[in-house]
Parts: sequence; C-alpha cells; structure tokens
Amino acid sequence: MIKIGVVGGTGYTGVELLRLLARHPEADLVAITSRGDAGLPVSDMFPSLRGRVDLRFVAPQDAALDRCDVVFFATPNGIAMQQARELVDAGVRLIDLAADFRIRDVAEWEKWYGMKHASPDLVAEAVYGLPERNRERIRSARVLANPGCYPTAVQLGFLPLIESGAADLSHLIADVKSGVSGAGRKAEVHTLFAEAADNFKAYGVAGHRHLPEIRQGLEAMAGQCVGLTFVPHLTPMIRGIHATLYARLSKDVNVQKLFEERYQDEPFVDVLPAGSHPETRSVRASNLCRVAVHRPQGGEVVVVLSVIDNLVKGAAGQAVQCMNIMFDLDESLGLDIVPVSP
Ligand SMILES: NC(=O)C1=CN([C@@H]2O[C@H](COP(=O)(O)OP(=O)(O)OC[C@H]3O[C@@H](n4cnc5c(N)ncnc54)[C@H](OP(=O)(O)O)[C@@H]3O)[C@@H](O)[C@H]2O)C=CC1
Ligand SMILES: CC(=O)N[C@@H](CCC(=O)OP(=O)(O)O)C(=O)O
Repeated sequence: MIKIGVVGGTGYTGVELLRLLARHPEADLVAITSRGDAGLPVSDMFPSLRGRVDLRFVAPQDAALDRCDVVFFATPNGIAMQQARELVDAGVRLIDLAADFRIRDVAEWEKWYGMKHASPDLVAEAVYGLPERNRERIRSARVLANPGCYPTAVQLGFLPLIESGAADLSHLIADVKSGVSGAGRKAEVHTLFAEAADNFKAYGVAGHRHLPEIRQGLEAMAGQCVGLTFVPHLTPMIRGIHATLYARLSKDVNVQKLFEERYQDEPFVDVLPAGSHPETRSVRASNLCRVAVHRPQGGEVVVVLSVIDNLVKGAAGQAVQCMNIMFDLDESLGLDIVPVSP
C-alpha cells in the first residue's frame, strides 16, 4: 500500500482526490490537512465520504508528512515549493496540483505568478505530468508538476496535429470555457451564485497565467516556437472545460485517422467518431478527455473540440494517474469510473 498525504483536503481538488483515493485499492490515506478545520472528521465536512474516509483533518504542521510515500499538494500556488526540498530529502515523492513546478523558466514563472520561487533548483528536475506526452519520465519523478486544467484540455486537443507537423504553428487559437469550480472553493465575489449562475464572460484576454504553460507544452511538441492566442471564459456550470481549438493545416492529412492512431493506446483520451460534438457532461466526474476533430467544408482550417472535467482529468484524476505511473501500478487503477451524466 502507498502511504499518502493530502495537503489542502478541504478544497475542490482536495476532496476530489479523497473521492478517488478512497476507492483506490493501493492507497492508504494517512494525513489530510486543513488549517482551519483541524480535528474535524473529514466526513463531517464531506458526508459523501462517510464510511470511506475515517480520518480527521490535521493541521499542516502536525501532519508528519515525512512518513508518507507521496504527498499531494492541492493548495494555492506557492505552497508546495516551500516544503518540497524537505520532503524530497526525506525520500517523499511530491505531486503538486498547483503551478509551482510547471514552468521551466523560473524568471518567467516569477513574472506570471508574482512571487519569488522558493525551490528553483527543484524546478529543473520536476516532471510535467501529462502522461500522454511524458509517461516514461513520470515513472521516476520525485517532483511531479500536475498540469493545469485549461492546459490539459488544450494540449491534448492540439497534440496529434503538432507532433505530426500537420499544423501551421504561426497562429493557433484556443477558445476555452470553464465551469466555476475551476476558481476553487474559497469565497470570492465573482463565484457567488448570483454573480456566476446566470452570466457568461471572457477574462484574461490580455494574458492568463496558463498561457506560458500551454505555450511551453506546445513548443516541446513542435520543437520550435508557436504563435498562440488563448482566451478563457467563465461559463455557468459547476464542472467541466470545453476547448474549441483552431489550427490551419500545413499539409493535407486525414485528421480523423491522425487523432485515432495517436490516441489508440491512451486509456483516458477518447477520439469520437467524425462529426461529433463532445459535451462536458459526457466526462463529468471521470478522468476522460473526449476529443472530436472537424475540417469544416474540407477546408484548411481544423477545429478540435476537447472536453474534460477540470477537477478530474484537469486536476485530481490526472494526479492519481501520475501516481499510478510513479508507483508502477496499472495506470487506470482507481480511475475506471463511468461519467456522471443524465
Ligand atoms: N479547481 C480546479 O479546477 C483546478 C485547480 N487546480 C489547482 O489546484 C490547487 C487547489 O485548487 P482548488 O482545490 O480549486 O482550491 P481551493 O481553494 O478549493 O482549496 C485550496 C485548499 O488549500 C488549502 N490551503 C490554502 N492555503 C494553504 C496554506 N497556506 N497551507 C496549507 N493549505 C492551504 C485550503 O485548506 P484550509 O484553508 O482548510 O487549510 C484548501 O483545502 C490550486 O493551486 C489550483 O490552481 C488545478 C487544476 C484545476
Ligand atoms: C474558472 C477559473 O477561475 N479558473 C482558474 C484556472 C483554474 C486553476 O485552478 O488553475 P490551475 O490549473 O493553474 O491550477 C483561473 O482562471 O484562474
């Protein structure tokens, strides 16, 4: 059994981790932290976990995380980096759901995240946890940077086009919509029911912190610079990301075949039949990314539709997928979940 700590067990991605790990046959949850609710039984806060998770929340400083084999940080940006060195030196592997280790250029990270990096030496060895790209490197990772939710949907949607050299890299467009849980569980005015339940808006058009992360991933696939326009939107649903991606073809290819072949062995990427329109509810609470590729009127522009659940393939599910790879387990263990859909 893998001894597991979860820092940030009261947040949306934290409770999603608990849901997945509670039924994972190799997971032994030993510590779940909360600063404000230490001592409270986890199932008092989350009744859905009653009978599944028997622990009480513990304060982060009392969690004795060095007894764990792996610690998940489901915390705001800038927390994991403060404890990473100590944990790594104690032989504990770390999976950060935040962005502390995602950007390889530390100065670039500091610019976008507005803080000084506390463990720049560990950024160099951290592995970006997108299994569809980095499976082999993930196996031996001591520090795993779990990708962001928007970056997961966008990178998986563009990946076959870019790896194969079929896309004109000068101008890629990612028009992406997120559910409100993407903003986390903390109280904020813009996520109040009366603000978000009956509204739709773009934000971060001038520059969102996921832009450098997506660009870094796409450039690694391409081996060269890419031009990217990324526009996130907040949409009145709770979970889900819907990415509409546009690329101009640089050569004539059968895009449907390209996607089917690239993803044929991937357990969590489902290429839909030609002409499909994936819906966010078709992946709700599952670790799947569903993609459909279109070439309207047989023209040069390809439109890719990519949907994920931001809390699962966009966060906790992908983190568990990476844990499975890191600990030589079946990659799908604990993740073989049928989506929740009407
Ligand atoms: N929501 C999403 O769709 C996605 C989120 N992420 C990333 O995952 C991380 C968690 O997101 P999410 O679950 O939505 O956030 P939430 O705001 O819902 O939860 C944050 C958690 O962190 C804990 N926390 C806050 N500050 C500290 C601290 N200083 N030390 C220890 N624990 C702390 C809080 O617990 P308490 O106050 O009880 O201590 C809480 O459990 C973020 O970095 C986010 O960017 C990544 C992909 C998708
Ligand atoms: C809807 C919404 O607010 N989404 C968040 C992004 C999701 C997130 O938590 O960011 P990471 O994936 O980097 O961790 C935002 O735009 O800030």
